[in-house]
Amino acid sequence: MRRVIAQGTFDILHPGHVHYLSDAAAMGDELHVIIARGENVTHKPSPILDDRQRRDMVAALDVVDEAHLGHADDIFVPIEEISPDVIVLGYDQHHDEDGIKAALEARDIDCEVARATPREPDYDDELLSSGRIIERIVERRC
Ligand SMILES: Cc1cc2nc3c(=O)[nH]c(=O)nc-3n(C[C@H](O)[C@H](O)[C@H](O)COP(=O)(O)O)c2cc1C
Ligand SMILES: Nc1ncnc2c1ncn2[C@@H]1O[C@H](COP(=O)(O)OP(=O)(O)OP(=O)(O)O)[C@@H](O)[C@H]1O
Repeated sequence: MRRVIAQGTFDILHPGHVHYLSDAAAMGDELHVIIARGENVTHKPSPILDDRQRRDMVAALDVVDEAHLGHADDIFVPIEEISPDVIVLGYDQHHDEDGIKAALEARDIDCEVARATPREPDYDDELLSSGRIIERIVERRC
């Protein structure tokens, strides 16, 4: 049984998220997804949706076995609990693969780190970004 971890904010789901999670699921047998706590999302505007709502929507996807709320202070706590064989980073996530590998080794966690592939829009107006969907809502409804 090869356990895989994917993670992210997942504020307002779109086909790019489904692609990332399907890619991650294909790298093993059981996909666990860690949902970033809103308070820890500091590299872009805070998510619109509550932590629990984002977790529940990700959990409802067929490719996902379990969705977990992330830890507030230490990202390695859920990883130790899940004990994955591979952590799959998103194609555009800023995390440094070597830095994560070193931190895993320092904690005696034996786990690979891989990267998912990107998905391009299938048609001109397909929105593959939660931020772009929110901008569209503001443009059209405000
Ligand atoms: C291996 C790994 C584990 C993570 N675990 C947590 C966590 O437990 N709690 C949390 O708030 N964020 C955690 N994060 C951070 C977020 O999931 C995410 O990487 C960050 O907010 C960027 O999200 P985005 O790709 O949706 O912009 C983790 C990140 C990585 C790479
Ligand atoms: N088009 C896409 N193709 C592949 N992966 C994607 C795509 N869009 C998002 N992802 C992945 O989904 C995960 C969660 O993404 P995130 O929640 O940051 O969504 P986002 O739509 O990119 O957000 P924002 O628009 O606010 O930057 C990340 O690992 C990201 O790489």
